[in-house]
Amino acid sequence: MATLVLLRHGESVWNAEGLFTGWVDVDLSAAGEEEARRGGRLLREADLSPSVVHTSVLKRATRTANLALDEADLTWLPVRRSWRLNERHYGALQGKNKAQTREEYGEDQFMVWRRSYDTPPPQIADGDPHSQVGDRRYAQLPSELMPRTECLADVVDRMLPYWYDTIVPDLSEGRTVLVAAHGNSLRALVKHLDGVDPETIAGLNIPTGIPLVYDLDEDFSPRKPGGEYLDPEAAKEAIEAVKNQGKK
Ligand SMILES: O=C(O)[C@@H](CO)OP(=O)(O)O
Repeated sequence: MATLVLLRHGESVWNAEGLFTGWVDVDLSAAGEEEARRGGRLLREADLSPSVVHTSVLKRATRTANLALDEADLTWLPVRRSWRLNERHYGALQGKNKAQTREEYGEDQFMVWRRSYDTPPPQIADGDPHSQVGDRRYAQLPSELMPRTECLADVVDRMLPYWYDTIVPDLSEGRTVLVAAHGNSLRALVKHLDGVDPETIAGLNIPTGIPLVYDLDEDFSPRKPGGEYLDPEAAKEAIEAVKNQGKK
């Protein structure tokens, strides 16, 4: 039996401003830094002591992991990072205001782009100021793997090789593993773990900064579907807030 702890980064500056973010490397807001520290305190209070940490290559996740680990006195832990844990690439919506997009295109189109399983937003142009083409951190990524937009199904496809090849081996021997990532890359992982169907996953939202704990059986399947948030009351409220983004 192993324990998997999923931690969505704390509130980012663009979360606070209501902008689609995706692969844009936006920092945490002051409130997000505090959420990350609180996430670390919750881990400590629950006596959860990970052996290894995985993060995306975006600073809102790497900084959340650092702040949480500092609070839990675990800064010595080994950390691995991968673009495969990055947020969903939001295509041409990156940098756009959610409320304005909803107003301009209507609720249905807005929700298709935001939460449908297999319809990606329009692609971002390579010369767009919010494109990541040419960013040094993706220099090793073969150009055919570099996304210009992604739907959640695309995120599942690029995240799963990392799950199987890197996270699962770390979970063996009953270890505890912390994954600090993003709303949609964690939705992709939860979809896989809980076997959620494409329609149901549209209604699943993950709050910032609250650890979600899965006890896994010998097949790395959850013993309790959906796992458990370390602060279920706060999670409930924060999930509603994520769901309602874009509604002024
Ligand atoms: O903008 C984004 O990258 C994501 C997460 O903040 O937004 P949403 O929850 O709308 O998918």
